[in-house]
Amino acid sequence: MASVESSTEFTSSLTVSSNLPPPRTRIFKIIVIGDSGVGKTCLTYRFCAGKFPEKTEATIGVDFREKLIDIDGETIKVQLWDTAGQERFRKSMVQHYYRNVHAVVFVYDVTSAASFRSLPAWIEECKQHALGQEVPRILVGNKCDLLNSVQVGTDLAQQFADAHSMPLFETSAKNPGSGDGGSRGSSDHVEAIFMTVAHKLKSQKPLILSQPPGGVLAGDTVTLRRGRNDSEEKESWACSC
Ligand SMILES: Nc1nc2c(ncn2[C@@H]2O[C@H](COP(=O)(O)OP(=O)(O)OP(=O)(O)O)[C@@H](O)[C@H]2O)c(=O)[nH]1
Repeated sequence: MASVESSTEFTSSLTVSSNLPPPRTRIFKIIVIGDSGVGKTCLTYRFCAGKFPEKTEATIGVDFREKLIDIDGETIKVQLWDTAGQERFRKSMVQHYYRNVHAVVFVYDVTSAASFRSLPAWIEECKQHALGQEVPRILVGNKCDLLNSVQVGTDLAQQFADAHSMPLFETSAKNPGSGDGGSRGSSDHVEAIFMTVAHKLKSQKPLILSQPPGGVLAGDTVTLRRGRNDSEEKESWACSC
């Protein structure tokens, strides 16, 4: 079980489901990594809350969002760990978020060649934490709505994705469906990207097999704050990472 430092603040966005999860919901942990400013927070927020956040600040440590989704008739819980891109905000949390990971989403900004050039370092960090090619991984180029500022073309990104055996998606957290999406027409929708990952996960062993109806597990209790743009209401939660 992870011991979470008291100073660490996890953020739980809305679980987008009006129904309570069934008592034995399988939970899958997906980490989202990439340089600071590529849009990791916006992408995870878009998926979990269904909208683009009005304002974001640099993530400190890790934010935590989750969503219940239905895959082939089974409700599973997807936990998105939105990690800090800035080194100084990552150090204390790195060990925690690389534990029990089911899938990795690498993000770069299509308008930033530097963020693309950083990808090998992020892949290497995963390797150092024993996350190799056996863990489903995808590559996401974000900010496709900024058509006139693109620095990383689809062909180059596709070559990189192929070389690392990852599917490539190009999207915009701000305006999904916008952009020219390179050779594929309009850009991918954020929802569809994460659902693709979820489908890959379905056949895997979950992080946690059971969850009491109330949603609280015997484990380390941490304090979660609702998403930046939601209420600041505090709530207790169990972290079983
Ligand atoms: N135009 C455009 N701007 C975006 C998009 N996604 C994110 N942004 C902007 O990019 C900036 C950084 O977004 P974040 O989601 O905070 O980036 P991050 O990767 O989480 O950054 P760290 O928390 O520092 O690691 C913000 O000003 C967002 O509004 C997008 O798809 N299009």
